[in-house]
Amino acid sequence: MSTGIDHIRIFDTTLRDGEQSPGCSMTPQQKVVMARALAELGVDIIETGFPASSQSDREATAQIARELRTTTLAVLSRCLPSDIEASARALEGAARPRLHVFLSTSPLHREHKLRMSKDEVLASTAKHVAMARSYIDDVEFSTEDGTRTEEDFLAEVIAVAIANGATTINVPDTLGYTTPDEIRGLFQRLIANVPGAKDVVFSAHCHDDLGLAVANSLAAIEGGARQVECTVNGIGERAGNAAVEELAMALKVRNAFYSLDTRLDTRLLVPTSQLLQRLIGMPVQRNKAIVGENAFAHESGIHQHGMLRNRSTYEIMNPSDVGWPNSKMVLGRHSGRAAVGHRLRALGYALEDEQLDQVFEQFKALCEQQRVVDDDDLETLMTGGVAGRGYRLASMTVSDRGQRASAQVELSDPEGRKLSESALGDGPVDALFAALSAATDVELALESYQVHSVGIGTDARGEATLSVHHDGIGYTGSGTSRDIIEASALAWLDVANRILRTRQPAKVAATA
Ligand SMILES: CC(=O)SCCNC(=O)CCNC(=O)[C@H](O)C(C)(C)COP(=O)(O)OP(=O)(O)OC[C@H]1O[C@@H](n2cnc3c(N)ncnc32)[C@H](O)[C@@H]1OP(=O)(O)O
Ligand SMILES: CC(C)C(=O)C(=O)O
Ligand SMILES: [Mg+2]
Repeated sequence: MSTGIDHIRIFDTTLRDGEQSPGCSMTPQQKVVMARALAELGVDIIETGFPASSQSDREATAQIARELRTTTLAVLSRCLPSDIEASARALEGAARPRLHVFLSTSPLHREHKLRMSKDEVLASTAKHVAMARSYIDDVEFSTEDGTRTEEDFLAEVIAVAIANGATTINVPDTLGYTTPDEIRGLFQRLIANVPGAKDVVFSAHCHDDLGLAVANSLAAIEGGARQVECTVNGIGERAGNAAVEELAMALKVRNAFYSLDTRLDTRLLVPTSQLLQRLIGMPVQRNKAIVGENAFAHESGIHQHGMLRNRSTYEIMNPSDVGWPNSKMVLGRHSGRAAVGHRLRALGYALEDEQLDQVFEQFKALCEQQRVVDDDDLETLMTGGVAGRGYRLASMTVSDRGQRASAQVELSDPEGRKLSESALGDGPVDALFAALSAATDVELALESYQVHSVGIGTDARGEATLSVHHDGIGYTGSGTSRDIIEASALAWLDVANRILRTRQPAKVAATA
């Protein structure tokens, strides 16, 4: 251990390394909103940007500095006097400022990027760390590409940085190249052998090129790092940085092993992740650890059965500890009787085994037609309605050549009768939905409409998902086709059929 620090410091670089990744840049206003959320989450240090690089970063840093008075604010500078001066100016109003200075140390970077000798790197480190320290007492020095640097030279550079006033030493795995065993050993040896190492905080900054950023950060902690640099949702250069939500929960869930925790209010992890997703318009994948939509969702019958007996059979965390309201039991093709029966009981239907077997068979048949079976579908099964039957698309023609787009649809209604309608609209999808509405007599006020591709190559298909509110109830429907306009029509009809099914009169009373 490098110091007597009793917790792992979270250095959040969402607003610097995170926003460096393509498509993730933020305006100063967006950075201020995000910085407030990070402070509330409880991160120790927020890196707000790279002031020498842009007016936006200078403005964001100054605004955040005016507002956040208890969180340390760091900004990045190259080993250039003009960068350090720009950073010091941007932090002028900050209550707890930190200057973060970096220089590459690896042979590749020295030779090809910086065109500097080892001696020049050592001299530049000494000069610029001392200069930073003349402005501000809290100085972090990073050895860019540290994990691909000759270890004896890395130790020499770090010793020079410490001797010239650095208070935090960050050893980045800039290319996401190292492995847990390697980085653990590296930190152990540096902290044990570099003069002055025990008086500073060692920090790890791991990238995810091999998907090891979090594992490597944890290994660095085992090796003595007491600060880890990470980002919300793991955004950052290329494959990203270590994800703060994953690191924080690994330390919390496996606290008996690490004996060190962060000071984060982990209940804010999901809201903070969702805020960033909205701000930069980049959703996380559903299966993303901690913050993905499926992180606490279960569809498999065997897992659902276990969960119903004891949640810990298939969950190692409590969803509310990270900010989800609860675990989700999704009923679909992989679900079994235990989960279907449980959901039906919650809806007021207590079934004998034989009755459940019967409904379960219908449920499985319905799952062949739709991915997810919701409460309305179960109600329909229980009331004798034919779930899954409804309006079906027979054919459609959409044209976008004139001033307004036009669409013609042919459907079969729930009784199998053919009908056809056409309509105009502001675009092909608008015209299509208007024609479907005319044919079914259902008006849908769309809340969201998303199309994405599923599968690859010649098998790729478009999946459309629609969400609407109708008579105070929320409905979601989806459709898949090789043609995204057709997928949109199928999604629209999926929602319309769900609404129409809820209008069917109940034929069977609840047996509960
Ligand atoms: C690992 C990291 O994440 S490092 C941070 C990376 N972040 C960014 O690059 C985002 C912000 N960057 C920018 O806006 C621009 O790159 C600027 C404004 C900083 C510099 O722009 P330019 O002056 O046009 O330089 P350019 O980006 O083309 O090249 C980088 C220069 O910095 C030098 N450099 C790189 N790292 C360092 C360093 N730590 N210390 C000193 N010089 C450095 C390079 O050698 C190169 O110098 P040269 O122009 O004399 O050849
Ligand atoms: C600037 C440094 C800390 C960095 O982002 C890296 O090396 O990845
Ligand atoms: Mg980085």
